[in-house]
Amino acid sequence: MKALIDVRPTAEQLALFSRIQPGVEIIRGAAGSGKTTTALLKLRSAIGFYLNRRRRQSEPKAVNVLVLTFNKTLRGYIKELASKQVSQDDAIKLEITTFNAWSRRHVDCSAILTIDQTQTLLESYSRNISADVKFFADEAAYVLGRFPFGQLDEYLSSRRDGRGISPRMERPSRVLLLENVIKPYLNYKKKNNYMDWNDLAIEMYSTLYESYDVIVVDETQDFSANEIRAIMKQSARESTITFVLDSVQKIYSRSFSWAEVGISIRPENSHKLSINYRNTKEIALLAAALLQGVRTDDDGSLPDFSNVERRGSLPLVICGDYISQASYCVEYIKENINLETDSVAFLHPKGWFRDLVPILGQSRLPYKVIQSQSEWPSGEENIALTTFHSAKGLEFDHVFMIGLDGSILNSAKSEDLDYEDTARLRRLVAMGVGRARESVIIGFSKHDMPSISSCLQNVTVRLEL
Ligand SMILES: Nc1ncnc2c1ncn2[C@@H]1O[C@H](COP(=O)(O)OP(=O)(O)OP(=O)(O)O)[C@@H](O)[C@H]1O
Repeated sequence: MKALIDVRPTAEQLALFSRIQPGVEIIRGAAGSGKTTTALLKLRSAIGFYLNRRRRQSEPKAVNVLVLTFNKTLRGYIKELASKQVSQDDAIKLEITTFNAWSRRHVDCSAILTIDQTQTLLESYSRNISADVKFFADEAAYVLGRFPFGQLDEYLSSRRDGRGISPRMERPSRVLLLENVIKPYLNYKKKNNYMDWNDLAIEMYSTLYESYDVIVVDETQDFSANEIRAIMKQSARESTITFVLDSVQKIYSRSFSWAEVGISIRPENSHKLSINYRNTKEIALLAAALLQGVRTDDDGSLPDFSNVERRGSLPLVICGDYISQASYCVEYIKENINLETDSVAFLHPKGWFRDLVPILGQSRLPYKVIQSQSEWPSGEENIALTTFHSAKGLEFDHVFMIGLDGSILNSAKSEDLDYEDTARLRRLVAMGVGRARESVIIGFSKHDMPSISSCLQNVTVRLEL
């Protein structure tokens, strides 16, 4: 399957890797602004810098390099790209992995709770204290990810940045959360001998396992504070660490601030890429419409369509039953897309493709399900089927998001969604839209319109099937 193309770096990108210096650097920018591309170009320069240094050492050690991604699918994609940047060399020890796989290589654990299992447990404990179960469960996940081991009580008096406005977490609510959600969850884990993602991070933060010279972390916006601390702990004294992020594309509720993890942001070590190279103007306009009114911070960049030069067709919204949507897309592929050169992704919020697969099969269109796959497909198939979450950081020529019915997209009725739910949903769909280079099709049932449908007017063409 096709991955990213080779590019000639622009001046703003070149500036980020032409002179390598040890220390932390942050690369920010909107979707498609070349953050991953630039970070991988920097990876090559940084490895060159440490190889040079190695030549001057009397007992040279291999240059130890770590590239971390958030999910397995992105790991496969980045590995494919990095293989073009980094040559095979015994003097380079290169590890490209997810945080989870990386920490499990070092930490001895038999039973581990996934993020989703943790969320379900936190939601069940939150039911005892509030009707706003999701808000409290999200806050608990944030607290667990933010504070180092044994310091959870600091939450009661610490400043809380980066959360929505309602409901505010005053001290009495924090005590409730700590006593009735977080501590019972910790006890449950202990009693059943479980570890969770945060225990892995804490373990990696407390023990020195590695000493990396070069570290690149992609999609950093979805890492927790403890995970960032763990990564910093495993860096050599004079290492080069690059964090790549765009908080507008954040899809999980956990988050961190640079101050919380002890990293100071200065103009010399933080950069924002400004030009969107991936999307056409029409696709960038749709992404921007979805994100209108969504609050952002310094680490986030709303899509800027003003500096996008490439023009294309208006994104298409198709309304009808799922089989009609799927059949329409398949006919569209057959008539308009050259699968020898172009890639296509079908994205679904829950990864449901049961009804699509036979339609692709009847048309003899080869496809690959790529969610949770840690290797990028090496075959000729240029149609990928995957969840929204697994599509983060990837790129395709054509993106089809069908079956986006309101009941599938929203966990609650539209009128019950609060600001955070709505913003998360809009960020998720905009992130999916932003994967596309050439065309986008969105599809949902006429009888179950998603809450995002109001954002689609004027920036899409609508077709009733
Ligand atoms: N200097 C450049 N000239 C032309 N194309 C470029 C340049 N830099 C990056 N690109 C292209 O822009 C697209 C987006 O790049 P990349 O995936 O690195 O962006 P990103 O900022 O990491 O995106 P996202 O946050 O959405 O994952 C890719 O197709 C890449 O090849």
